Amino acid sequence: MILMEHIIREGHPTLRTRAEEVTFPLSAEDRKLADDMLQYLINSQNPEIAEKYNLRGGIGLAANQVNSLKRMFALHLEDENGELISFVAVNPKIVSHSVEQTYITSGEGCLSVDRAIPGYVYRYARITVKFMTVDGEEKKMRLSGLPAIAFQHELDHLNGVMFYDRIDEKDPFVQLENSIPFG
Ligand SMILES: Cc1nc(NNC(=O)[C@H](CC2CCCC2)CN(O)CO)c(F)c(N2CCN3CCOC[C@@H]3C2)n1
Ligand code: NI
Repeated sequence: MILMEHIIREGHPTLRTRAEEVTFPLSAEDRKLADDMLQYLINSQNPEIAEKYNLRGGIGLAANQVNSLKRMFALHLEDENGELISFVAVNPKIVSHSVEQTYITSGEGCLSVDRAIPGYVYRYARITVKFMTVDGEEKKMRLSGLPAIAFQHELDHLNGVMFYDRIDEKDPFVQLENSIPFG
């Protein structure tokens, strides 16, 4: 199982390296990595397991964070309608997006960042995404709200981008026009 000790922290070069496309069919190793990443999120959201293994809560986890340069990440969260969104996205892409942006009013954090960094992280409010499932099926879906934010946070990791790269240094809480707050 993935533990906090397996999650690399800022300063590790893999967090700043672009991950490579995954080839299909997935190797047994890649399939296990995908399953383990999703399981980490499920475990981290279970109070007993999270406490027992000292896991930081997560709704997303990218392969870079467990020192793997494969273009895949896991998401496990509820959307605004209480629907469970739980999947591993392989070779994910944003195919279109809204002009409008959004941001989490309390800012973002990251399992690979052991410090709080204040500021608004602006992201597209609505996105249409495409990705492959671990079974090799192509999925296309529209996301908004926290799922959209999380998808973009994870896709950034696959491109070596950290959330704080998107915080305005001069004015971390700058209010961009055409943006709607989340939370
Ligand atoms: C917003 C939030 N971020 C949590 N952590 N950070 C993460 O997931 C990082 C990724 C998120 C940061 C902003 C968008 C994506 C991890 N990142 O580094 C991966 O790249 C949470 F844990 C969390 N929730 C709310 C829902 N709750 C349900 C019950 O269980 C606890 C859970 C806690 N919401
Ligand atoms: Ni992160």
